Amino acid sequence: MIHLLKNINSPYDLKKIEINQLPQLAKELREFIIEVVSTKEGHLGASLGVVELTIALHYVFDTPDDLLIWDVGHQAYGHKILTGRKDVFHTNRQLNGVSGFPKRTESIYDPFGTGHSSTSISAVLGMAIASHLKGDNTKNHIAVIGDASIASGMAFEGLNHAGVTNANILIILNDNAIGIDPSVGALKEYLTNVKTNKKWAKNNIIKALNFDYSGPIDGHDIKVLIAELTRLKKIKGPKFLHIITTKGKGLKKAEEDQVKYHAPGKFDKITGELSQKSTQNVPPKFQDVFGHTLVELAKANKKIVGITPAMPTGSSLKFMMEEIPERAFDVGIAEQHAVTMSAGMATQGLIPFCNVYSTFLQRAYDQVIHDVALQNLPVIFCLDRAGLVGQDGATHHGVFDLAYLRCIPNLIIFAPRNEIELRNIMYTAQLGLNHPIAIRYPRGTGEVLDWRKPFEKITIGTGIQLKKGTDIAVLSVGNMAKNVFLAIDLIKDKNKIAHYDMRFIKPLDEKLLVKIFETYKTIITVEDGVIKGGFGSAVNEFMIEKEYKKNIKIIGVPDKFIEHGQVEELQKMSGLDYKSIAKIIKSFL
Ligand SMILES: Cc1ncc(C[n+]2csc(CCOP(=O)(O)OP(=O)(O)O)c2C)c(N)n1
Ligand SMILES: CC(=O)[C@@H](O)[C@H](O)COP(=O)(O)O
Ligand SMILES: [Mg+2]
Repeated sequence: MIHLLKNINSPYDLKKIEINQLPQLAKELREFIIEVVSTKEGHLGASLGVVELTIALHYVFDTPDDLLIWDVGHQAYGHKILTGRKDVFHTNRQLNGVSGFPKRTESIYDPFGTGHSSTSISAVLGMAIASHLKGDNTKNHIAVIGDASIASGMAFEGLNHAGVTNANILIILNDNAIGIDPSVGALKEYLTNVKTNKKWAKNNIIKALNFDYSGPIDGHDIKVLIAELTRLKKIKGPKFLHIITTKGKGLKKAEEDQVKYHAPGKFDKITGELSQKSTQNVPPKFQDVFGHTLVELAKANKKIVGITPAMPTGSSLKFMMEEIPERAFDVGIAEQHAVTMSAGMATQGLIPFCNVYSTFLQRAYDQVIHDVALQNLPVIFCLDRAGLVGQDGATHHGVFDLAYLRCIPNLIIFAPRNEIELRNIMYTAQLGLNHPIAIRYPRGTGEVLDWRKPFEKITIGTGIQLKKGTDIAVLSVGNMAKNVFLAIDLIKDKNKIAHYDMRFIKPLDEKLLVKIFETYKTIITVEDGVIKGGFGSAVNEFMIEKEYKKNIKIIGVPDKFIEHGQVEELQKMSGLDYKSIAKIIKSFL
C-alpha cells in the first residue's frame, strides 16, 4: 500500500499527487480519521462524509489564499489533517490540543472560527465583499454547509443578500439528508425532490435567488468533484454547488446508524462496534431525566408541548416525540423560531417546554426578551448543557446564560442541584407560573440513582440550607453544590461553614439572604457560569442595596473564553473544582 498521506503536510504537498491516486488518498485519510476518533473520541460521521470533498477543494483551490469556511466545523477533521495538523490531530479536543472546530488562532487555513451552525454564508460573503473593496477580484471564497444547517434563518439571510451581489462566492451544499438527527422541514423535502427529479433541479429555489446553481453531483466521486470545482473556479459571482454524500461513509456501522455515529465515543476502528459502558449504578443523564419526566407530565397534562431546535437526541425530547408525536416538535436548527413558536403556543394556553442547549439560546436572545418575557408568556425553557461542557470547548460552553438571562424582567431562573430538583421544578412549572422560567442544567450524569420520586412542588424564589455552620456561608447554584460539599469535607473546621443551595438565580430568596447576611462574616458564592453578571453578582448587588458590609467572594468562570478539555480539567483551571473551592474557604477561616 502506498502511504500517500504520510507525505502530505499542506495543500502544496497534496497538489503534487496525480489525480488518479486521489481515491487512494481518500481511503488513507478516512482510515486516519477513524483511527484517531476511535480512541480519542469526537465527531465522526460528518468528517467521513466529506473526505473526497476536502481533498478536491484543497486540490483545486489555492488555500489559504482562497478562503474556505466549514459551517459548524465538526466535519473539518480531514481539512485539519491536510493543512498541517496531521501530527497533532491525536490531541483533538483535548486540553491544549487542537480544537474540534476550525479556529483562526490555530491555523492560517481556518479563516473563520465555527461551532454554532449556519454562519458560513454570511461570513464568506463578508470576506468576498472585503476582497472586492480591496481590489482583489481573483480570490475565491468558499463555504461548505450541510443540509440541516442551510435550513436555518441565518443561512437564508446570507443567501438572500448574496444573490443580489457580484460577490465571488461558492456555496457548497453538502446534502447527506441528515443533521445530528434526521433533517426536517419543507426544504428537506424540496432537496429530496431535487435529487430524484431533474425537472426540479432546473427550476430551483437557489437559481431563483440568482445563484449559478450546479448539481446535484456525487460527492464521493473525486474526479467529478475536481472537474466541477475546476469549472466553477473560472466563473465569477455567486455560485452554488449541490453535492450528495453519505454521512459516516466508509465505516459500515457509521453509515447504518448515522445518529449514533455523529459523535460515537470510543469504538473499534475495524468493526465500528461501540465500546460498552456499564450503566449499572450510574445515575441518569440530566437530559434523560428531562425527557422521561416530560413524557410523564405530558401524559397527565394535555396542554404540554415539547419543542427542540434540531436536538431531539441530545435533549432527549425524542422520548416524547416517540410517545406523543402530535405534541412534540423538532423544528430544525432554528432556535429563534423555536422560542417565538413557543411564545405563540403559550398565548393560546398551551404549556411549551422549549428545550435549547444553553449555548444555542444565545442565538434567540431577542426572541426571549421581545416575544416571551416582555409579554410575560409562561414558556418553560429547559436549557441543557449549561456550564462547562468539556471537549466541544469555547464555542459550546453554556456559561453565559445566568448573566444574559438575569437582566430580563419577568423571567424566573432556576438551577437544579440534582435530578430530583429538575423533576420537581418541571412539575411545578407546568402547574402554572404566570411567568416564563429558564431551568438550566448541565451536560452528563447527575447524582441520584433513585430519581423517580413522587413530584413535590417547589416554592418559587426559595433557597434551602444544606448544612449548618457558624462563620462562613457558601451559597451555590445548580450542581456546583456537589463541589462545595466535597470542598467542605476537606476542611478541618467544618462546623464553621454553612452551605446553602439558593436554587433560584431570579427571584433571589431575599428573606433567606437577609438571614445569611445577618449571621455570617463571610459569604462565598459558587456558580458554573461567568463571574461577571451572574449569580454572585446578584448576591453582591443585594449586599450593596441592603448596605451590608461583609466579606464576599464570588467563585465562577473567569472573564475569558475557556477552551476545550475534560470538564474536571476545565473546572480546575477555572478554580471551580472542590480543591480550589476548599482553598478559598480556608483563606477566610
Ligand atoms: C446554532 C446551532 N444549533 C445547533 C447546533 C448543533 N448541531 C451541530 S451539527 C448539527 C447538525 C448539522 O447538520 P448538517 O448541517 O446537515 O451537517 P452534517 O452533520 O450532516 O454534516 C447540529 C444541529 C449547532 N452547532 N449550532
Ligand atoms: C457540533 C455540535 O454542535 C454538536 O454535535 C455538539 O457537539 C453536541 O454536543 P453534545 O455531545 O453535548 O450533545
Ligand atoms: Mg447533513
